[in-house]
Formats: sequence, C-alpha cells, structure tokens
Amino acid sequence: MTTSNKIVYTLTDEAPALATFSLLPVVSSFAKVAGIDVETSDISLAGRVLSAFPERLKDDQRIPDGLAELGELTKKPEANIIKLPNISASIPQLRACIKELQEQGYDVPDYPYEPANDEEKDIQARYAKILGSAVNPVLRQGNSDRRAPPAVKAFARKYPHSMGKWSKASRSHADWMRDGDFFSSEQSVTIAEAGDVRIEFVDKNGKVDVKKTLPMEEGEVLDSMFMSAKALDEFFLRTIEECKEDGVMWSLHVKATMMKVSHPIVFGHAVRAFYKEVFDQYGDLFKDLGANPNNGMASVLESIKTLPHSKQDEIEEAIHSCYEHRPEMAMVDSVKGITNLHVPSDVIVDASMPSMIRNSGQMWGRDGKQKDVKAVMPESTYARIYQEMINFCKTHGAFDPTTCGSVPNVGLMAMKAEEYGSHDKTYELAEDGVMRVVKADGTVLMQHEVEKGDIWRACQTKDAAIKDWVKLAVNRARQSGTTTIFWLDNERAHDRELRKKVEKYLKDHDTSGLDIRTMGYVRAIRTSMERMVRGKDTISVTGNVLRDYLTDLFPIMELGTSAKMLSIVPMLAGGGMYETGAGGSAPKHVQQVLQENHLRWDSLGEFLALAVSLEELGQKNSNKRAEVLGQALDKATGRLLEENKSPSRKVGELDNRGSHFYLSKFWAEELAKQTEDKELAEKMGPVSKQMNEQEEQILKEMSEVQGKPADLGGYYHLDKAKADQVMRPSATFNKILDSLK
Ligand SMILES: NC(=O)C1=CN([C@@H]2O[C@H](COP(=O)(O)OP(=O)(O)OC[C@H]3O[C@@H](n4cnc5c(N)ncnc54)[C@H](OP(=O)(O)O)[C@@H]3O)[C@@H](O)[C@H]2O)C=CC1
Ligand SMILES: O=C(O)CCC(=O)C(=O)O
Ligand SMILES: [Mg+2]
Repeated sequence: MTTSNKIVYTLTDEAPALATFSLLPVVSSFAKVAGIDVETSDISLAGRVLSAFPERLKDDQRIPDGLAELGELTKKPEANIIKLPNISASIPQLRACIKELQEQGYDVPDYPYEPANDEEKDIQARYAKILGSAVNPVLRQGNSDRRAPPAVKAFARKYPHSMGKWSKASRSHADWMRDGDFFSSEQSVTIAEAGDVRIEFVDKNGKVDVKKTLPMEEGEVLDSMFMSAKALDEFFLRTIEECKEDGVMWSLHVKATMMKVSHPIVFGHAVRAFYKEVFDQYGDLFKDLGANPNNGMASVLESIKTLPHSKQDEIEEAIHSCYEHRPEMAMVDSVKGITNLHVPSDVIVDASMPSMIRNSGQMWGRDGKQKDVKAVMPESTYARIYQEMINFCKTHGAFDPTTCGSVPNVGLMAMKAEEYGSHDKTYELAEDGVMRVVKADGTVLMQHEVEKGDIWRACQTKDAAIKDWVKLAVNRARQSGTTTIFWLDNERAHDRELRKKVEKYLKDHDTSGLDIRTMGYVRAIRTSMERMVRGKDTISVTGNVLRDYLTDLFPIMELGTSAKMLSIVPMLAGGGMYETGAGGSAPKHVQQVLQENHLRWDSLGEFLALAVSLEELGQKNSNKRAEVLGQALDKATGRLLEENKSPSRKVGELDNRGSHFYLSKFWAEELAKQTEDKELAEKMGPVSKQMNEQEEQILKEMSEVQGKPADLGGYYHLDKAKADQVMRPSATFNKILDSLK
C-alpha cells in the first residue's frame, strides 16, 4: 500500500479562508511533531481564476491549478484532504473577483457575456469551468457521510441556540409548481449494456441536431426532464398575485450556485415576472445594454448607469411603480435595499429555508421587520419537504434543541451523481421541437415535446456510486444502530430505478437486526421529525440534492448551524476527504471583520475534520503518533465545547482567533497528559505549561485589536501579509507555536 504522511489543507474564500490564517499555523505546528506535513492547495475563486490564465500573467503572478492537482489526488488511496467550504460563484461574484484581480495588477480578462470571436469564446469556456459549484463535484469522489458527533449534540443540549417561536396562525408556507416542472416530466432508464447514447433535438421540420454524445456504463441510471417556461412564468405570476391579495411577503429560494445552469435561468424568469411591466417596456433596451436578468436586478441597475440621467430616472421610476402593485418582497439587506432578486447567489435554498423555519417561518421586509412569507420554490420535487416541516412546526411548535434527536445523512454524490453532473447536459431551448435520448442504434430511450424557452436537462448516476452509497448506509446503520430511511419517492421515475438497485444491493450486506426502511420524501421527513421530537435519531439516506438540503435543514434546527457537522467523504479510490461543516463561506462574517475586526466564524467543523483525518492517516500509515494526535484533538474539541470557548458573535468577546488559542491549549494539555506516547507527552508538557501561563497575555493581545476596522488588502484575493497580521495578532502565542517546529 502506498503510504504518505501528508495532509492537504485547502485554501478557500471568505470566512473560512480568514480562519485558516489563524488555524493553519496551529495545525502545521502540531502535525509536525508527528512527522506529518501539512501542504496547502489554493482552490479559492481568485486562485482558480489566476490559474486559468497563466499565459497572461507575469512569472511571479502565476499559480498552479490547485483544483486539477487535488482532482488527481482524489483518485489515489493515500489522499487525505481537509476541504473547507469555498465560494460557488454566480456571474456577479465572478465579475467582482476579476475586477479585484485586475485592480491588483493581474491581467485576467473580463468575463465576456456574449463572446464575439474565438478568443472570447475560449475565455468564456475557461470561466465556465470556474462558475458555480465547480470545486465540490471534482473533489467529491465518494459519497457523503454527514452527522453531528455526540460531543456536539451534547453541547447543543447544554447551550441551546435560540429558536423562533411558531404560531399556529402563521401564514408562512412553501409554494411550488403543480405541473410543468422537472418532477412532472422526469423519465428515467437503467442502461442495460455499455455504449454511447446521443442527446438530440429534433425541430419542427424533423431536422436532427445532436447536442451531445454520452458514453454510458452498464447499469448506469440516466434521467431526462424539462421545465416548461410557460408554466414557470404562470407559476411565478400566480404566486406574486396571491401574495398581493393575501398580504404575505414573497420570496424566492433556488440554488443558482450548485444547479449552476438551470437555476440561474429560473431566477431570471422570476426577475422578469416580478418586474414584468419594467421588462415589457425596457426588456429590449436591457438586452442591448448586456444586462441579463439571470444575474439579478443588480446587473440591470448597473447596466443602466451608462444611460443619460433622464433615462435612468425614467427606468428607476418604472421599477418603483412596479413595487406599488406588487406584494412586499423579502429582503437580503433592508438597510441597503437589497432584495431577494438582487443577486442569484444571495439567497441559497439549502441555508435560506432552514434559517426561515428557525426564525418562526419569517423573513425580513423592507422596513426591517420580520414577516410571514410565501417561500417560492419552483421544483416540486424538493419543495414539499419544507412544507411538511412548516406544517409540523405549526402543529408542534419549534424544535427544541435541548431534547430533539438527530437526522444524520448518507448522501449519494460520487461520480457527479444526479443533478451534480447535469450542467453540461442542460439546455435552454431556442425553438419548439422534441428533445430525445437515443441509443447508438437509433432506439429512442426517452423523449419530451418541448417549447422555446423550456429548460431540459439530463442526469447520470453511475452504478458504482449507487452500490457504494448503499454500502455506506448499511455501515452507518450498523455502526450507530440507528433507524435508517432511504428517501426514494415512488412518484419519481429516477427513484423507481434507484429503488430496484437499493433492493438488489442491500442483499450484498448483512442487514440482520438493522432497521432499514424506504419511504417517499414526505413520509420520510414526517417520520424523521416525529422521531426527532421524541429524542430519537434517524439516518436519512438520500440523493444528491436532498443531501445538500437536509444537511443544512436538520443541523440548523438541532445545532443552530451546519458548521458543527462532521462531514466525511470516504473516496471510492480509498482516500478520504474531510470537509469542514456542511455549510458555506459565511460572507456576512467577513463584513464584520472589515468593520470591527471580529471573526465570528466557528472552526468546529475544521477541528472535527482534522481529528478524523489524523486518526485515519495514523491507521493507514501505522503512524501511532498521528493517531494519538487525533484522539487528543477530539478530547480538546470536547473540552472546548464543554467550557464554551466557541467564538461569540459580539465584538470585544472571544472570537475565532481566541477559540483557536483555546483549542491549542487544550490540545497541548491532552497531549501532555496522555500516556500512550511518552516522548510526545514530554515534548508537549512545556508547551502546555507556557500556554497556560501566558493565557491572560495572549487573550489580551487578541482582544486589543478588536473594535476597529481591519485591512485585508482584498476580498477575493487577500493580501497575505495583511491577513496574517489581522488573524495572528498575538506575538506571544505565535512564539509558542513557532517553538514547536
Ligand atoms: N461546501 C462548500 O463548499 C459550500 C459552499 N457554499 C458557498 O458559501 C457561500 C455562502 O453560502 P450561504 O448559503 O450564505 O451559506 P453559509 O453557510 O455561508 O451562511 C449561512 C449562515 O450560516 C452561519 N454559518 C455558516 N457557517 C458558519 C460557521 N462556521 N460559524 C458560524 N456560523 C456559520 C452564518 O450565520 P450568521 O451570519 O447568523 O452568523 C451564516 O451567515 C456561497 O458562495 C455558497 O456557494 C455553501 C455551502 C457549502
Ligand atoms: O457545491 C456547492 O455549491 C455547495 C455545496 C453545498 O452546499 C453542500 O455540499 O452542502
Ligand atoms: Mg449545502
């Protein structure tokens, strides 16, 4: 077996990137004592942009393609990667990042909306690889195991987060398309023998346009589906009218980042529906100006800035008069006037729906007050689970974190399963006709009659991925002794194919004594919630989108945030990726640092991930010391939770940096205390002593810097020296860490 004493720690974006400036020196110093090298790999948005255009950069500006290198590493059994969350960029975010890099003197090209020549086409193609969820599908070469470890659950019981009360009279609800969406049109086949299939469009005159040829493996599940543009528009207009009549706020929840091709189009339809009169009148002008509603109203507002003032005033007037006969819209930032339709990456359904449910089912209105809301989620496939939870909260009240059970998840995502891999098989149709999937011999496997503007997509799920997912579910069920539910809906064509495979592959395992069930989504969530309020745990075994949605939904109820999850990806090739938390990069946290130098990011996810990574590395390489290090880290994390040394939200109090100090102090103490590795204990004794003795001084140095704005030298591309200075403010602490090397 190949062995390696190497951990790769990813450098990402926003709050987790800042936290890394403080935590990585701790991790590297401690790992060093076990002979482990901690290497870094830059997969930040800025890093990915820079590495895509080496020929335009000076020698000292070039950086390697971290994502490609890591992608290769995931295929090796020795892979041991700590993956922090990164930005899945919308076009407005990508453009902001490009602008910042250009201002810093990097000659990266502008994003071409409508490429006019081959050079621009090439630039757009390179940027397309960076947009949206571009990192996770490459690195996640395994299925997903996300859960709240017992110490974390105990912490939530002891220090419960706030939960908004639910009123039985709440008018909040989810709304979704009853017809014409992906759910109602989904078709699915299991490929009997390996071979190519073609995705084709047949126009009204019978002319066939081959969109793509896909090599299929035996046993692979292939789906196709479409969303009707007409039905989508009617749906949006209906929801808007209902909100106006009922006086309930309107809000849109999609995942324009992860479903990076289909959902921005859906978002654009919502923008055009809400501001219908404006688009009826000025739509052509916006087009000429290069504004695309798929990028949100912010892009429209920006583009009109080039017009004469009188015209700008006229358009702004039209936008304002639109609000008069529209319902109130949920706000992202009511102070700054940023609405739900401003930028497609501001409201991301996995995090936005749970935070609404945690918040009494309410969102913020224009006046900064909380209000009931219609949560508009076109895809009925997944929206129904939220309505079920809303109904449950209306009847039973909010979940109680001090008593409720847990819903961990085993998610299918390996080999770009399901919607994850659909981006290069998604089409917005230019004319009416038929979309079909045909075998090489011409047999039609699936077909849909489509109209101009409809969104058609195909998804692939490899047999090996499904097999591994079933195995992971059985392993988790066995290890935890927990009731396990496969969420597979008999109403869904894709799930019916999966059900057959699950039944088959379950037989490969010893399931005696295990409670493993299969249910449709609504019954599955209902059962899980009923068990949860009785303090019982239930493993959810789901497809990729539900994996994403549920691993924010339940953790946010149980723990207040998905940042406290343990998130492991056991790779198909034998390596491991340890993700930190199940959430994102918390842009709001960066704003706080910039304003008052306080980072409220909780690195608990990093601590949990690192402990497992060390233990696994130790076991694989017979590096006992690494195992000791991992076990001590787990204990240190437990103590950090017990003693409540997690970051506070308030300036002046303990923040991310202070909590990293406590982790180090406890970690050193645990290492000094353990008896398995005497030499290590002796080495860490004095370190632990110094940390204890200097605690007051270190905390003083860390809190002194707070309360003033911080300069990071950039947002997407930080100035390393400046960020280092901000995130490592205690010379005393830095000196102790340096002494370990
Ligand atoms: N694995 C990945 O790579 C993932 C990446 N993302 C990306 O992250 C970005 C932001 O996504 P968004 O939907 O806003 O979700 P986030 O999870 O970043 O933010 C939602 C809220 O959760 C809370 N939160 C999240 N993590 C932590 C933490 N470690 N400590 C304390 N609180 C935390 C914060 O609440 P509060 O502000 O109240 O403190 C935050 O505002 C997007 O670009 C998205 O694509 C999203 C999910 C996963
Ligand atoms: O890849 C992404 O865009 C986000 C992924 C995500 O939200 C998750 O895995 O929970
Ligand atoms: Mg998510």
